[in-house]
Amino acid sequence: MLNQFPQVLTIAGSENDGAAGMQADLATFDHFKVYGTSVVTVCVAGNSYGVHAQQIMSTSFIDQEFKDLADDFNIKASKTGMLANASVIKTVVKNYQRYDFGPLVVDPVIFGNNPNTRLLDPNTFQLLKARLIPLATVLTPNYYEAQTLAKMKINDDQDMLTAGHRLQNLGADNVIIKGPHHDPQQKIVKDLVLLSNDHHFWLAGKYYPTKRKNGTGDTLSAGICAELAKGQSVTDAIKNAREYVDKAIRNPLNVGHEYGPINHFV
Ligand SMILES: Nc1ncnc2c1ncn2[C@@H]1O[C@H](COP(=O)(O)OP(=O)(O)OP(=O)(O)O)[C@@H](O)[C@H]1O
Ligand SMILES: Cc1ncc(CO)c(N)n1
Repeated sequence: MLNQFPQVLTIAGSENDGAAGMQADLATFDHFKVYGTSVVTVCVAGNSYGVHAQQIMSTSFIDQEFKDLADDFNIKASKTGMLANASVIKTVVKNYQRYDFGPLVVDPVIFGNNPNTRLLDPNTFQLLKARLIPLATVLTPNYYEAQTLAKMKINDDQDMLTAGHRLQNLGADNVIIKGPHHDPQQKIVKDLVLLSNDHHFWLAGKYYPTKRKNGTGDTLSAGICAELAKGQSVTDAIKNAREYVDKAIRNPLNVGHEYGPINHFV
């Protein structure tokens, strides 16, 4: 029947090298066999060496993208990625509240995988915290974003739990804090999941010492979004998405010279 196939939405930045952002989200949606639609917030020009320019969409264009999808599709779950600045955040919040686009996975993109790449105007953390995070069914900060948003250093497991609770206190129902992976000697990467029912668990995966991991966070949050759209529980959605990221890092794709992509074809 028309409009019954699971449809999802990524509200994100286009990254023209194909590794991260909206391009990674859409490749992930294909893998999980959901139909991917998109609201482009910003176009980024770059490659595996770094980001070199960006062009932010106008708020009226973003409004039109939302309206056109609402007029025609049956969106079951959504995710946000790079939002770039305050007016984009405000516009996205306004539109998400206007339409019924299902549960929201918020990937609070502040830094790229190359830690020198800033993807959000530093003056907008407050807005992200006050307006977008309270809408999150699942919030997926990486280790650095969690520290910035929770306003604390994370040195051990207990700190990570404290930070996770602070992020839930900002209004996110469920939180996954992605563990650090900057030590070439480490054997595992340990993510923390805090659920809305006050339970928590750790997801420990093998650590792969590779530079080819651009787009891991986008892929994880897109995978969670896809699985939620198909009716999976938050716990299963997170576990299935994490398993896909593991496979996609483990089977490298020989594309790009520096911070290359993961392999969405696995
Ligand atoms: N080198 C690695 N080896 C194994 N797992 C990794 C590695 N790097 C990241 N991960 C896993 O990938 C997922 C995404 O985490 P990550 O911290 O890379 O997100 P991110 O910084 O938001 O990514 P990006 O900005 O590139 O999209 C997490 O589950 C994390 O544990
Ligand atoms: C456009 C865009 N969104 C998100 C990320 C985070 O991986 C990125 N590098 N680029």
